[in-house]
Amino acid sequence: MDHSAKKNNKKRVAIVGGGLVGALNASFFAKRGFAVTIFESREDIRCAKVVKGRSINLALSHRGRQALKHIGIEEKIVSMGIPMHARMIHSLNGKQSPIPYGKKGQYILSVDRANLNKELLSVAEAYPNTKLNFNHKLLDWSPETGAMTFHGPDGNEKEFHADLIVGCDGAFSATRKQFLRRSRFNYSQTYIPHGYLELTIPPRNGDFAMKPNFLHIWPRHTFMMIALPNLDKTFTCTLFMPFEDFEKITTGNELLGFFQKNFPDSIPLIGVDALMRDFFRLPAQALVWVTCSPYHVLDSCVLMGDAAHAMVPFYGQGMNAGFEDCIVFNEIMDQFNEDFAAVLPEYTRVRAPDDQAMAELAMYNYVEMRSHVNSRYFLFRKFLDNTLHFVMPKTIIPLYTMITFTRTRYRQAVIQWQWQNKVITHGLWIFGTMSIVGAAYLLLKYGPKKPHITAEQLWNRVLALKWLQN
Ligand SMILES: Cc1cc2nc3c(=O)[nH]c(=O)nc-3n(C[C@H](O)[C@H](O)[C@H](O)COP(=O)(O)OP(=O)(O)OC[C@H]3O[C@@H](n4cnc5c(N)ncnc54)[C@H](O)[C@@H]3O)c2cc1C
Ligand SMILES: Cc1cnn(-c2ccc(OCc3ccccc3)c(C(=O)O)c2)c1-c1ccc(Cl)c(F)c1
Repeated sequence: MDHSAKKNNKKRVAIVGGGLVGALNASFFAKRGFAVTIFESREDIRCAKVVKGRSINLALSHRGRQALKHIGIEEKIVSMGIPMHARMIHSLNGKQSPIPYGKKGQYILSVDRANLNKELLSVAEAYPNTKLNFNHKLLDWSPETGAMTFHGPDGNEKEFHADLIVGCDGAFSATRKQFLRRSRFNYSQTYIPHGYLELTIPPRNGDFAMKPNFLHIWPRHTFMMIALPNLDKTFTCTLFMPFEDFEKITTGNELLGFFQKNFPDSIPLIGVDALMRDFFRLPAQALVWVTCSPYHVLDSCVLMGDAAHAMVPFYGQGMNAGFEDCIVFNEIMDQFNEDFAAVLPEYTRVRAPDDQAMAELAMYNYVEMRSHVNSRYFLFRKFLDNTLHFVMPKTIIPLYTMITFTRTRYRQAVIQWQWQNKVITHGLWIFGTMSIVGAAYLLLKYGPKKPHITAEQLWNRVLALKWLQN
């Protein structure tokens, strides 16, 4: 039930950052009747031509969809996305191997980042109790008074007071700066050696150049490339590679040689000219892992989304986790009757371990894929996952399934996965041991018959051999 703030005299909530999580969060708070104000440093992307520097499309999965459902736009966003029912693993020899994600309804969606952000801003703006301010960059804020200082569109500083500040200003959050000045605030930031760069596969003869309803993956150990489909029948490829390897490729010939060696089938799809143009157009972007705790300061500020937990994108969960942050916070608001002094610490207590578990899992996946995942290993692992799940559907649930297609708490999913790995390992040991014992028994019982020989006859043969040797 939506309420206007004036009627029930609700508190003022300031949301710093009008990106994916901030824009969604604005609707969550507005739906509760708060007086919501968004402060976004960039211009209104609904008027901008191109949004620079961010991945062009993203994988939306169950957790994110549940958050969109809460504000009534799940179906609209799903209709704007392209379902990916399986992975398509591209081997070096050009063979493409599909591996389904699971049951019929289990698919992830490729959605356009900018369109999603625009939709979320418009939904938030439609509430009578929300106000959107663009070209407002947060400079600082005070935990004691809730006073915020912005760099405004006219170049002057602007003040704003809020009862609750929600920092959704991304991995390099300005809201978080104030947290760093406080005792017992834990923070870490890690840039990984890999960077990423986006390329485009144009349509061919007016249609998708590859099968569209797949997450296309080229796993090459150190180098990985993925391709997600777009509504305009293009694919956005994201190449992940160590910066030192990006830096080695300085000429068109070196670039072509690299792709011929590692991603030969993608060259005719991308096109040589487009590959040369796009690869050298922009520098590779950095990937950072940010983790912090607590997520709150007193009863006046809370961090959500990448501002709280920026994760490496090797599980496709960053946005989904940030969207789920909004659901969890909203549930706790119900539990504690919107008492910020109780809600904020409870949010940190409940949510931080889950977000940290997911960020660590994404990092683990990065390390695993970088170190030994090629197409053969990828296919083997997924075949094993799907087979064990088919044989023991209630006992063995693939980790990717728990993370992507359920709302199992991230930390619980990791614990369950670790337990499953133990069960599988022990099961393999037992199976192996029983196989050896069984084989020995069968060999003895049914193997080639040896003449029966007594111990005395055996000893006499040993003595005879000794005598012959001397
Ligand atoms: C290459 C790549 C691929 C990815 N793929 C996926 C995927 O497939 N699926 C998935 O779930 N996630 C994916 N992610 C992660 C996803 O992009 C992020 O988790 C998500 O964008 C986080 O949203 P956010 O709103 O928290 O932060 P952001 O999207 O960074 O938005 C922060 C907003 O705050 C604004 N801002 C910053 N500073 C200030 C300030 N001082 N004052 C006011 N406003 C400010 C910014 O302009 C921005 O609009 C990927 C990330 C990368 C890098
Ligand atoms: C954008 C997005 C959405 N989901 N995933 C994703 C991630 C991991 C996966 O498996 C882990 C694994 C595979 C093989 C062996 C161990 C673990 C799977 C899968 O199972 O299909 C899918 C990605 C993604 C993002 C970046 C890279 Cl580089 C990438 F390859 C995929």
